[in-house]
Amino acid sequence: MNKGAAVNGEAAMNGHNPMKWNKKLYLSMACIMVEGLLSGSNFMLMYYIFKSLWEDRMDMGKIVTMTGLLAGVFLLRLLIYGYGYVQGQIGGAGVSRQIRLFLGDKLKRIPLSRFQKSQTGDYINAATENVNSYEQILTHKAGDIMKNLTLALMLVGFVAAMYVPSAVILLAAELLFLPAIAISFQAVKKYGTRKNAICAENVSSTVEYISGIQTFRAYGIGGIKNKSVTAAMKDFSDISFLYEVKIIPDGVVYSILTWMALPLEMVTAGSQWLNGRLDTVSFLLICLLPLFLAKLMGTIFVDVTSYKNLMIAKKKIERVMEEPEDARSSEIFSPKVHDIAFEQVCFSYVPGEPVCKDMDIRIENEKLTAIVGDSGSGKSTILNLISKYYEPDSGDIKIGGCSIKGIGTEQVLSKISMVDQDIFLFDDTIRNNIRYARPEAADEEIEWACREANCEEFIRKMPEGYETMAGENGNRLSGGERQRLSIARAILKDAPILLLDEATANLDIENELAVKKAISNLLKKKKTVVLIAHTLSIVKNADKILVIAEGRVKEQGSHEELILQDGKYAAMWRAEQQLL
Ligand SMILES: Nc1ncnc2c1ncn2[C@@H]1O[C@H](COP(=O)(O)OP(=O)(O)OP(=O)(O)O)[C@@H](O)[C@H]1O
Repeated sequence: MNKGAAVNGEAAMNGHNPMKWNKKLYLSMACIMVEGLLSGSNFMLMYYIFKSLWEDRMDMGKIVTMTGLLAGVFLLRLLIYGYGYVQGQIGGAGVSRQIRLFLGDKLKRIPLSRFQKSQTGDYINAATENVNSYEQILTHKAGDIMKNLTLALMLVGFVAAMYVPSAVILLAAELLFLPAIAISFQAVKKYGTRKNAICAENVSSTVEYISGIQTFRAYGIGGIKNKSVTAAMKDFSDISFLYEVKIIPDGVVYSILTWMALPLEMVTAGSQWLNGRLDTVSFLLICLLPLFLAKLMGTIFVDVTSYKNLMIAKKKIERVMEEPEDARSSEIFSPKVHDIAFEQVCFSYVPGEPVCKDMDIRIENEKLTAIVGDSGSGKSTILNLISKYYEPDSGDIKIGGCSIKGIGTEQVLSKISMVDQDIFLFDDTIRNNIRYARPEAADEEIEWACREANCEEFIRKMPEGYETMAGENGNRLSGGERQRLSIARAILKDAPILLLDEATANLDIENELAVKKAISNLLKKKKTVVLIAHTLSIVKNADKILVIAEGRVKEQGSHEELILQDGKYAAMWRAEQQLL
């Protein structure tokens, strides 16, 4: 697929990185670290108290001072922690909000061709689960890790002030953290990345299952499809289990090794104490600290491992942010005429399976051009290319003589009204569903468009008329009613180009007539109309008919000219007449 018209998403960030930390987060981090240092100072106070007690130097004055100091430090820690916590939560929520807004805006610029099943799971995951995980890094993990690391180093310094070799043993136990975490990172990289990918697939399958549940059940394949969703969920629980199994042994071995600092300290510092070179209180504290430190390092190990895992979420978000985007030309697109030309257009959805092969098409300004051809010959693809839902692999498409390659999709779509088989209705009132076509339209204009589209009668029969809710994706409406609402939208939008995928084949006779009447009202306006016709009777009066076959225009001309040519169109016409 030609990515020429796409721009790199990173460039589109315009130097603004929504993942960037804000001041509140930095402030929270600073508070958490200060709180960590204050919690370390408790050990020094403890040392002083024990020493005074041991040497029988404790009096009432000292007791009051020490109690006051401990209470003061406790209160100060509480205040700093509380303030830092609140700042972190607000700062983290601010960054998540920025990311979510950015992703929301980004999704509308990603070319339609990127919304394949697997990709959709990634997008949903990025905007939900991954943003939550990233927020967790910001509000909890980063601060906790920094605080605990600072405390661990501070304790080593404290022990060094009592007896240096003991501090070296503690530091060695801490440094064992490096190989342990390197091993854990390997596992996270391998299994965490797989876990994330499987989670995205899981989301895709579940969304597909829920969206298609009516169809699956109608065709009796609800159970089969449900099995594939259950299988996807089992894959996810398997990989989650594997992830834990691969990381836990590493953490356990590391914990055991850090605990080994205790007997080493007892032997090393113990010999000094027995020789009288180390006082009793220092010896006791040196024996106590490895226990505390082992617990602390265990917590750091778990936190850093999960930090690394959460960083996978960050990468996933970045990947979505860097997705190629539709060209967003600032150039205003307002051609004077609206003829459409395909020049040597080649296109394929799947590499190696071309749908358009050097296609040349001329669609006259303000004329009705009909496209006919066998099912799967590429008729809808031509409309998709005109509306820039897809980009040609090569060749050019021009509207009013101007190539649409460098023009933003929204700019091109502003000149197009589309009525197709796949009508999307929002769970909103009927009136608002029509209003999406032109948000500033007055109520009277909406009602006029509905009359023109032959919708008035069925809307008035609804319990609340125009204010009736359409239901999720318009599921309260029949196929013919939905199609007429789509025609009302096109009439209201009043764009100079009208792309119409005529789909009356599946409607009952009453609805078919109503839709055909609505279409003929729509065609009265002077517009460049491209009409895909599934029945030839509707195209008889077209200014030009294009017969598509094998990725090319096989025949073209008016109905009479094509009948005279006695080719594919004439054969299709005869076949249709025999059915009547
Ligand atoms: N999103 C897609 N991904 C891959 N292949 C696709 C996609 N959309 C269409 N195709 C394939 O491209 C070919 C042309 O499809 P297209 O929908 O344009 O045909 P059509 O003439 O409009 O068919 P119909 O009359 O049945 O609606 C078909 O072989 C179809 O399977």
